[in-house]
Amino acid sequence: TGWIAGWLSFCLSVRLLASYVSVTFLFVSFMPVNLSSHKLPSRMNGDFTNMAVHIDHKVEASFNMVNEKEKDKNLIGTKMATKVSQQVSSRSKLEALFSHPLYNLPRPHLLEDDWLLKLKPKQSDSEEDAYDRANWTRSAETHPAWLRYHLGISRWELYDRKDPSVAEVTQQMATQRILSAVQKSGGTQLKLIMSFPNYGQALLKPMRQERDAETDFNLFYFSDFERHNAEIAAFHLDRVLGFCRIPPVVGRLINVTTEIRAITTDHKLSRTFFTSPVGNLCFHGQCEYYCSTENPVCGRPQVLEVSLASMLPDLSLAPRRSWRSPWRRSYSRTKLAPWEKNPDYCDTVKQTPPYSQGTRLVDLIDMVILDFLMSNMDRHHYETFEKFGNDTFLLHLDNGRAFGRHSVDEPSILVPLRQCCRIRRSTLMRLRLLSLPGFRLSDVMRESLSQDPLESVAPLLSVQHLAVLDRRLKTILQAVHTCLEHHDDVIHDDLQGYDVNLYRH
Ligand SMILES: Nc1ncnc2c1ncn2[C@@H]1O[C@H](COP(=O)(O)OP(=O)(O)OP(=O)(O)O)[C@@H](O)[C@H]1O
Ligand SMILES: [Mn+2]
Repeated sequence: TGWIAGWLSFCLSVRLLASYVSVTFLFVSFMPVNLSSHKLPSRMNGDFTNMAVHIDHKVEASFNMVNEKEKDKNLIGTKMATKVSQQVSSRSKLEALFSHPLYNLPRPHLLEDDWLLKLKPKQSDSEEDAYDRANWTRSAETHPAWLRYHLGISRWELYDRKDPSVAEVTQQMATQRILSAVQKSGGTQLKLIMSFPNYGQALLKPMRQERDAETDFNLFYFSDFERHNAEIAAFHLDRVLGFCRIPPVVGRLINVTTEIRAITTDHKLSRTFFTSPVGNLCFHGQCEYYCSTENPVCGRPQVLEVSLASMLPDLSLAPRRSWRSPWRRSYSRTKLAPWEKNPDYCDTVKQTPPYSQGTRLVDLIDMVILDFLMSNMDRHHYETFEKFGNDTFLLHLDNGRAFGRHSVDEPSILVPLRQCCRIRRSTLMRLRLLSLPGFRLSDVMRESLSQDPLESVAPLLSVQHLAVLDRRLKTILQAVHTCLEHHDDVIHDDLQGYDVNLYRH
């Protein structure tokens, strides 16, 4: 495999060289123009650098009081809890959450093979002549933010919440000039790949329906439109849960004329533009579902809300493996899936590689928890980076069908947790933390989403969608509780060897 590694490093070097040269050129030739009218708050994602590893005493007090309250629901308990939550609410709940020890667990020691991309080729004497002696480093001055984010991808997480380059990637996607827009093939619904002057790229999903439109109850989950706000909210939720397995996503208002139609080189896309009867500029692209004149994507009259997801490293550099979920739905109007017919389905899964070893099963349960909270029924596959084999985190890509309904919860999404009765200790403890008034999931989500530029247009999640998060979290904790009553191997103890008292709440 030596030559493969060499070849990959070579490819990366060539691409680096190309982007470095072009970046320098572009910065000199024309200053990047900021077309977005939305100012991003300076406090963007991930700049919570204070790694407080002590438990805040005020917050600890609130834990005790809440526990009291849970035991005997008397009036005094309620009053005390209210008082404490008033005290706590004066500071940022999100900040408090991210400074909690459970969100600052010691990172596993990473060896060279635990990084997705390697920068510098091992140079033999003969190879050395083929290169300019450019000195590539991880430093901020020489690499664009997207490249630093790619270089930070490891075996266990897609990004480090505290890595400033992740915040920078988000900021840049929201503001940088768009150089090109082409359709992305693969998948079923319309998506565009947008390119930026520093060679960064983003996957665009457009707003297709009113933000608060609930999914039609007569539609099957596989027929639902994708939602741009779901992609954005999913990124925030995944991060708030402490997973860091969704590529950074940000919202943006774009101009359909100047930022898509005028610059696209994609003729298949160009041909689908038209002006609607009320004078809005619309297009539909070409794809399997909803790419027709009857289902147009329209600006108002040119302005369109979109989500932009940072692109993962190119498949030629970092190939991925796609895994069919064992709890995949049947994607049929009539057939049942195997897990729907057999209550002991998980016993088989537990004995089947890769679920029989390592962390794969609890990783899948983490994903199920994320999906139940946002009611995503469309997780038919998940992906991993091939390089890391079976011992790695799961990418939570494609969240466009989440946050479709708030009036009901979808119990079938939680079936893997109920059937398997397994969960990571750190996940369970973070969920419990998020159920406390001082860190309430709906509150930290509201606060996290407020960092997105589209919040200034309208809340990315309506009050109802935020409120159901707390209800669904309760349901998850109850399911785990039921498991604990009937099984003794529920907890996958990933906190072994740590001082658990530090993490208790
Ligand atoms: N941020 C990303 N960077 C690189 N590739 C991505 C990213 N997000 C998604 N992809 C790839 O693009 C493919 C299609 O994306 P996505 O699943 O979001 O579209 P879709 O139209 O909803 O697909 P489907 O209909 O199959 O669910 C994914 O399978 C994934 O491999
Ligand atoms: Mn999809």
